[in-house]
Amino acid sequence: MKIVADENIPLADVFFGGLGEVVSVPGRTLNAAQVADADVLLVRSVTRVNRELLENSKVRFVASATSGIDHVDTDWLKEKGIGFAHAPGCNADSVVEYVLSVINVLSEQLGFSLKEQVVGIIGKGQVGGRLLRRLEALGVRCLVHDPFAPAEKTEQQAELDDLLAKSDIISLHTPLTKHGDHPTFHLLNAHCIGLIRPGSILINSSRGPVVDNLVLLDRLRQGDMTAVLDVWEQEPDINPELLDHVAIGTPHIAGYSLEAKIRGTGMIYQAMCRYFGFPTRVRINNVMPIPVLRSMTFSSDVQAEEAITTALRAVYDVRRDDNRLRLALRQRKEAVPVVFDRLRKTYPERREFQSLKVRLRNATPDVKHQLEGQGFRVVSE
Ligand SMILES: NC(=O)c1ccc[n+]([C@@H]2O[C@H](COP(=O)([O-])OP(=O)(O)OC[C@H]3O[C@@H](n4cnc5c(N)ncnc54)[C@H](O)[C@@H]3O)[C@@H](O)[C@H]2O)c1
Ligand SMILES: O=C(O)[C@H](O)[C@H](O)COP(=O)(O)O
Repeated sequence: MKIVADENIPLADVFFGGLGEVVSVPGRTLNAAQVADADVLLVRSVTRVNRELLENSKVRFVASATSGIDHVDTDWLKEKGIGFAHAPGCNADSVVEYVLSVINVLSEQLGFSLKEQVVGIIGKGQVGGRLLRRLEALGVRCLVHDPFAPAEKTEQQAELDDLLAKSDIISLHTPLTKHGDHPTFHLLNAHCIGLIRPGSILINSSRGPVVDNLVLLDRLRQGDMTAVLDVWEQEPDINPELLDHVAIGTPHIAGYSLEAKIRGTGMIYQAMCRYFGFPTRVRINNVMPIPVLRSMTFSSDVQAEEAITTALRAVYDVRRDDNRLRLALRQRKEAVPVVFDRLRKTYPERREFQSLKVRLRNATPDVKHQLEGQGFRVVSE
């Protein structure tokens, strides 16, 4: 069996090597000739999977090691009887931790207390739902807008216009869709961006085109709101002027924790084994590397907020990713798309909060409870 795989799928050989010959290719430029004699195609979000790519191939199964599937023409695959799988939720904790790091950094830079903010979550799926739970564990008031997955608590439920007008922090977690009852392409258009209150923060880690980037840039030029973008229109050729106007800008890496990427590979491996009726021999937990930072100890007088900030920043600080992007673009040695893709390809190892064991010496049960609510593994000593 010939398996053509995006070179940015980590551990592809470890998972798929026992199932066939694995051929690694750059996903962004993958073309029909490269998949013509493949049986299986494994992609990430940068490969457009459609008739043009596959109509003359013998590919029987396609999998994307991603949550989003807007790059895949699933209707065409279905029509042709080609199997398809993706990895829902593989990187949800990674994106949640990206957003929590953003909020943590901005609360210090802009001088606000998170507990006094209203956070509006648009899209309550794997990412939005988990973000909601972590924020609730911190005692933060949240509003939720999702026409397909209403909030469990009526007081959280909000129409889009209301959420935009009432939230101090707005975080987008919808897929990119162009059809159906509630398409999200330019969901945040001129009308919606106009509803965002002066002083509010908009975070987009969903897909670039969910926000009309030119309208956003116009609003940011007025200097009365803050935006954070991990995803951009026209990736990888992002607009440098927009980067200059956002408080934090990163190259579509919110979901790039090592756990998320390996989970993504493992999930599509399991799906392929199910599809072809193969036994699964490789286990995700058995191939997950041990983190460099394994534990951290706090003494008895630590307060929950201080412990969470210290642990959170030790595991992930979004400013490092923002710096890498700005520095690389400032050097002007490479074109914008080259920088964007290079930073993604050479992304340094980043771990999730659950990789850190927090040791608490005589701390109160509240500190333990709050750290656990943010996903850290806590041991009381
Ligand atoms: N930046 C990154 O690295 C990264 C990582 C993971 C996912 N993503 C993006 O984030 C998206 C969400 O991820 P997920 O894992 O939570 O997906 P998901 O499918 O679990 O959740 C998406 C949610 O959005 C809701 N939704 C759909 N249309 C909506 C609309 N018009 N208004 C409000 N809500 C709407 C759905 O009902 C669903 O609950 C993915 O589709 C992907 O595009 C980005
Ligand atoms: O939808 C997702 O899961 C992520 O946005 C996506 O996977 C980002 O990484 P990429 O596939 O482009 O490497």
